[in-house]
Amino acid sequence: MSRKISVLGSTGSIGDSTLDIIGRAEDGAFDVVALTANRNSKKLAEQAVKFNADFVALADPANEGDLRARLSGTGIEIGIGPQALIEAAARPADFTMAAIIGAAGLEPTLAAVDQGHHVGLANKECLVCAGDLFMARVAASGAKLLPVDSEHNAIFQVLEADAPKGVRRLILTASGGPFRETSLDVLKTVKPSDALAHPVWDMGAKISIDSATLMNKGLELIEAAYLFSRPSSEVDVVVHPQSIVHSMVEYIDGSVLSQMGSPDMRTPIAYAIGWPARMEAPVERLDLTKLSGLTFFEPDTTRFSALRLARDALEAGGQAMCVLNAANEIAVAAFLREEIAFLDIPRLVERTLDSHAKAACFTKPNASVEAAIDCDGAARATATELIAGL
Ligand SMILES: NC(=O)C1=CN([C@@H]2O[C@H](COP(=O)(O)OP(=O)(O)OC[C@H]3O[C@@H](n4cnc5c(N)ncnc54)[C@H](OP(=O)(O)O)[C@@H]3O)[C@@H](O)[C@H]2O)C=CC1
Ligand SMILES: CC(=O)[C@@H](O)[C@H](O)COP(=O)(O)O
Ligand SMILES: [Mn+2]
Repeated sequence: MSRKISVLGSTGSIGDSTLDIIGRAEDGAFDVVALTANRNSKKLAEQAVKFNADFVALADPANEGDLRARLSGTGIEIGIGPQALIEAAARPADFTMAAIIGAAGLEPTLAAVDQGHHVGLANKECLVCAGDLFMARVAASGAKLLPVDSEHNAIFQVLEADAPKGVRRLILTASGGPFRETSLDVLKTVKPSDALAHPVWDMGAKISIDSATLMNKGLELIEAAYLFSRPSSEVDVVVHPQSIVHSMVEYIDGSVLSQMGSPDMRTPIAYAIGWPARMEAPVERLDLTKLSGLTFFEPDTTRFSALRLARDALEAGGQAMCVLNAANEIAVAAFLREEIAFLDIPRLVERTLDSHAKAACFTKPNASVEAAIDCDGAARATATELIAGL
């Protein structure tokens, strides 16, 4: 029988890899229910036709006419605007890939969670901006959350193989990004094209910049704390430039278990889609004899202060993480437009956090989606004002 599958953010990097896996499965194995995008109507329409989707949703109405023209006569239903993405996510499906970038993914992902789907979670920002309420909704609906982020998928695989008894700490690996060995002086002048050149992974622009600042690892620290119910003190980060060991779990007896593989997101994606079975993924097989070496280093939080800011926000709790995420999204977008310098990204995040730190709600969790959206909006406004004042 076909499995019904929806892909939120189908036109992005994770969306592409997800459809690649689905496209290689045997005929009739999957039935594509819904696909969503923000503006890329051309790619969305091509995917919808190729995979014979029932429904497509485009968040930004600017390209509505183009989408309708491309899908005219196909019978594929079309929805426009943010509400249409929620409708796409809420349609009956066995599996939903949550691969929208940023806090914009929160409401659609929650809509899939509320339906009790198996949800492949790539969109880490959901957990960063509203982790308490997100995990409460997962528990209430009985949805099965399957981490797709490579590090969290690795930890999930380890914990599945060996039930979570005697865990001492989780160890997230970080590639170190394109600037792992770049001095602070040079970091002052790096351009978006330098920062987008990730040494290992081919990803969307926002997460590539996050990897360059190490904010990605900060967001992942928070993601791990929520996914695996661990305090900050039990989640560590180690720099591992080869990105072969995708993360590790240390146990009280000194054992350290890891998941390894070639750095290709189609492995964790196939794991999530196939769970609890395993699926074929067309990735390069790991040949340990051909590796030049696996190395591990302490992260440098002087050059990469974003990691420290994220840990502080996790320890502060509540809305601090939502503020961190929103300010980072604004700062990354401004850097990509070349309006601010690379080192202004963590600087702006820190100033936004400082400016919100005195609010009574700063350390209280977002009690509702509306509260999360308000908090996210307020932090975006602060970060935008701070950019104007630079
Ligand atoms: N890429 C990777 O290898 C990895 C990604 N992740 C996480 O997965 C998520 C997706 O990343 P990635 O695929 O790289 O991102 P991309 O930028 O490549 O794709 C983002 C997707 O989200 C859509 N989108 C963008 N903005 C909005 C919006 N405001 N409302 C609705 N949809 C929107 C885009 O549509 P459009 O094309 O129209 O702009 C696109 O489909 C992120 O949370 C990232 O952190 C985690 C691990 C690895
Ligand atoms: C592939 C993946 O999971 C990314 O989140 C990756 O971790 C980014 O690389 P960094 O380790 O450089 O952040
Ligand atoms: Mn990751």
